[in-house]
Parts: sequence; C-alpha cells; structure tokens
Amino acid sequence: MGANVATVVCPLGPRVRSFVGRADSAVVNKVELLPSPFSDAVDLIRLFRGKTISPHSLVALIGAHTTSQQRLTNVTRAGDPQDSTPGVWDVLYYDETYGTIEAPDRVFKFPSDVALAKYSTTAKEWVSFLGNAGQDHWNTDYARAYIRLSLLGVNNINQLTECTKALPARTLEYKNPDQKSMDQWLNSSRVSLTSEEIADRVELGGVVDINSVIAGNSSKETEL
Ligand code: HEM
Ligand SMILES: [Ca+2]
Repeated sequence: MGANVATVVCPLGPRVRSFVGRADSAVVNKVELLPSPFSDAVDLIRLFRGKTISPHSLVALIGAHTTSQQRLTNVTRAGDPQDSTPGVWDVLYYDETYGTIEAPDRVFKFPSDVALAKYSTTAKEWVSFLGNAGQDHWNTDYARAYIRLSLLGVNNINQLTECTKALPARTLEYKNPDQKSMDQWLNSSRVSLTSEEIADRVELGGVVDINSVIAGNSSKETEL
C-alpha cells in the first residue's frame, strides 16, 4: 500500500490496485536473491522468470527507476538520479537509458538497466515505452505487473482487503517549476552532493567545501 501511495503521488504516476492485510515476515531475505545492478540481461530475466515475472513485465517494473536516486552503487555519487526528472513518473528514463535522448552527466545509469534496454528479448518492449506516446502504455503495464509483484509470496490472498479507493488522486500533467535549477545541477560536476550537503550549501550562501564531505576528491569548491 505504501509503495502504491508513493507511486501515485509522483507526478504522472498510475493508480495501482492495492491490497492490505498480508502476513508479513520478519525473516530477512538472502542478499544473493536480490538483482544486482551489474547483472546482464539474461541473468535478470532468469531471476524474475523464476518468480513468474515475464521479461515484458520486468521492463515495465524497472521503469520505477524514473524516480530513483542511487546512493550505494557508487557512494561518491550518492543522490545521482537514474533520469533527468527524479521523482517524476515520466518515460524520460526509458529514453535516456536507451540513448534516444542524451542524458546529462549526472544521470547515473545502472549497467543492468542499460543491458535490459539493449537485449533482444526486452528491447522491443523498451522501445514501445519511448516518447510521450509511451506514457499510458507504460502506466498500464506497470500497474498490472506491480499487482503480481506485490502479491508474490503472499499466502493469505483470500483474506486481503482492497484499499485502492483510499489512494490519493493522480496528477495527469506536470511541469517542474524548479527544472531550471535541476538542469543546472544535472549538468554540474560529477562529484555528487547528498540532500544534506545541498542543504548545507544553501545555508552557507551557495558555496560548500565538497572536500570535507567526500574524502579522496579534489579540494575544489563548487558553486551552487
Ligand atoms: C533488474 C532489477 C533491479 C535492479 C538491478 C535494481 C537496482 C537498483 C539499485 C542498485 C538501486 C539504488 C540503490 C542505492 O544505491 O541506493 C535501486 C533503487 C530503486 N529501485 Fe531498483 N532495481 C531493480 C528493480 C526494481 C523494481 C522492479 C522496482 C519497483 C517496481 C525498483 C524500484 C526502485 C526504487 C523505487 C529505487 C529507489 C529506492 C530509494 O531511493 O531508496 N527497482 N534499484
Ligand atoms: Ca523521471
């Protein structure tokens, strides 16, 4: 339910049918069960197929990276987004990952995402999401695939309560009022700043010594 609220409050995000009441597990999953951002397409397809998620659905689900900002895959670039509009549920992620639209330097593409975009079995579906025409198609496919993903391993499906009506309304059109500042940031130095560091910069009047926050980098100061 929480994930589906988060999805629909992203501008352009779909409403996904939401069920509550699953019996949660307190047992942590094995790390090796998680997909790696360095896996190739065949391994990822196999991993998700093993959980009944088709390659087609995997391509739709991975589009959630239209909102994300990685922190741990490359810690020196913590906060760098996977497309130029993090937080916005648009199809720009598909274009920038595929290469039909050039991404600014700060966009951090996971090798696994690029692999899926370019692999024969998944590329066709990937291409069908490109451009504005892809938005509705993607939202529909994502919503359908996410219902399956959210119910994997739930063994009390008949006891769940549907709460979709409690989701907030969708935002069907969106233009980021801060896109100019966002673009400046996206085209700035590859040395990343976390949200906390950006807040520091603002408080310090626009300048921060990035050397003090990211060990091992040059001692230059960066203008906001
Ligand atoms: C091939 C499968 C996938 C791989 C290899 C993958 C990999 C990653 C990685 C490496 C990160 C960044 C973690 C970090 O450095 O902080 C990430 C973030 C994220 N991923 Fe995926 N992912 C996959 C599938 C998915 C799917 C299926 C969804 C949702 C339906 C999803 C949603 C997200 C979200 C929302 C974030 C941001 C999380 C945050 O900001 O805390 N990913 N993913
Ligand atoms: Ca986006």
